[in-house]
Amino acid sequence: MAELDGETIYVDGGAPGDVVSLNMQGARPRIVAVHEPSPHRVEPPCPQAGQCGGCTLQHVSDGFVAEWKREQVISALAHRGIEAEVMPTLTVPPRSRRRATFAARRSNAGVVIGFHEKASSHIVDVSPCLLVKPALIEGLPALAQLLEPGLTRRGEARVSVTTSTNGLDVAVEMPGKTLDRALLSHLSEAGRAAGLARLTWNNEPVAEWRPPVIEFDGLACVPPAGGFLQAVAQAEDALRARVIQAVTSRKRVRRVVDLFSGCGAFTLPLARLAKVDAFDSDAAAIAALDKATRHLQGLKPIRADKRDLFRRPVFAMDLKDYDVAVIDPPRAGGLAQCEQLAKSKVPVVAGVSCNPATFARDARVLIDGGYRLGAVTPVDQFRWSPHVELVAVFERP
Ligand SMILES: C[S@@+](CC[C@H](N)C(=O)[O-])C[C@H]1O[C@@H](n2cnc3c(N)ncnc32)[C@H](O)[C@@H]1O
Repeated sequence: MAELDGETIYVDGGAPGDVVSLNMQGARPRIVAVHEPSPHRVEPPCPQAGQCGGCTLQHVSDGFVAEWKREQVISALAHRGIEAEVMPTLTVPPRSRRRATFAARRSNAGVVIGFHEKASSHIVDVSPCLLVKPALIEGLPALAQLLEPGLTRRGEARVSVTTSTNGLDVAVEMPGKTLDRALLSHLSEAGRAAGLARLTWNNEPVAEWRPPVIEFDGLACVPPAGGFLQAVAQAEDALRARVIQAVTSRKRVRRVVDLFSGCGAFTLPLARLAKVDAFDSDAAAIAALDKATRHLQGLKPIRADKRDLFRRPVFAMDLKDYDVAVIDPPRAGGLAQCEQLAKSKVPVVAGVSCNPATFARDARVLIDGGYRLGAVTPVDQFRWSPHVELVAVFERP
């Protein structure tokens, strides 16, 4: 953010209080010299920070980013006329991201795999990387070899890699390259040699050598290849702890509804405490949750249903038997579902969000429907990026 002739403008790599020279040619202003640095400026901890597009906020202190993210939440709420207690931001540690999507391309020098350079399609090598778990980076050389016969010089592959308890779970999307017999045979051999847990190519299974298990608070689940998973286990733990607390702080909770459940990061642990009905539009996530449920012991009954909650929210009259609702929609928010919750009598709604703007919009609907918003906790799951997640609990007085 910078001030130009009394106007505030946003500049990549700037920090409040910087005195800079800008190049105003091109689509976006660019800093060409920092004359007086902002007090929030720090030396970027990663040597690739100026080049790699994986992080955009390494040039400012962790404390500044945490407070800036908290202010994003406060201002999104204020925009909807909501005043709430917003707690300090919980920031995940470096090297904690368990899932990352890399770009891969064939070049004259072999396969390059990494993150895109800032504002460019050029791919930069990401080792060392302070963002993701070391196992992800350590696996890249073997992945580069494995990918080579499937890559073309023109196209670029998106390679989503997740660390599971049984090794890396890899989903490759390479437009224009189908999984023919020769490629399948190469990938099967190379994937086994690399010790992968699972490999898919353009959503087609290559092989599952070992189930790529993820534990949700100790409860095992095999998420669908490339399906939604909270990017950092510590962030998921923080979000889930608040959701669980919303249940345990009540005297008696018999039934919980988990709206936008994914494959059960909240559903499974909640089922230690109450019967849970889970809804999500992703058939593969619902199938994975269903399968996990059948293998786990000692949980209360779980019902998992595929349902598009934008078009067909769970109606207020069908919410009458629930003591707690959990809602964790995608970035677009869960407006249609919140309109039904606002008309319902569900005593407690635990809301998780990856977008403060749509959270605030939906919170307004719940508050107008009679809910009181408690403290909101921002969670910095995407360290060194502008994204912010949050969790909060609404109660009927
Ligand atoms: C932020 S994720 C949360 C998943 C889960 N609570 C977790 O923490 O792993 C949002 C979920 O919403 C689901 N989703 C997206 N659009 C949907 C829709 N229209 N109806 C129902 N679910 C939807 C996605 O499949 C995804 O699982």
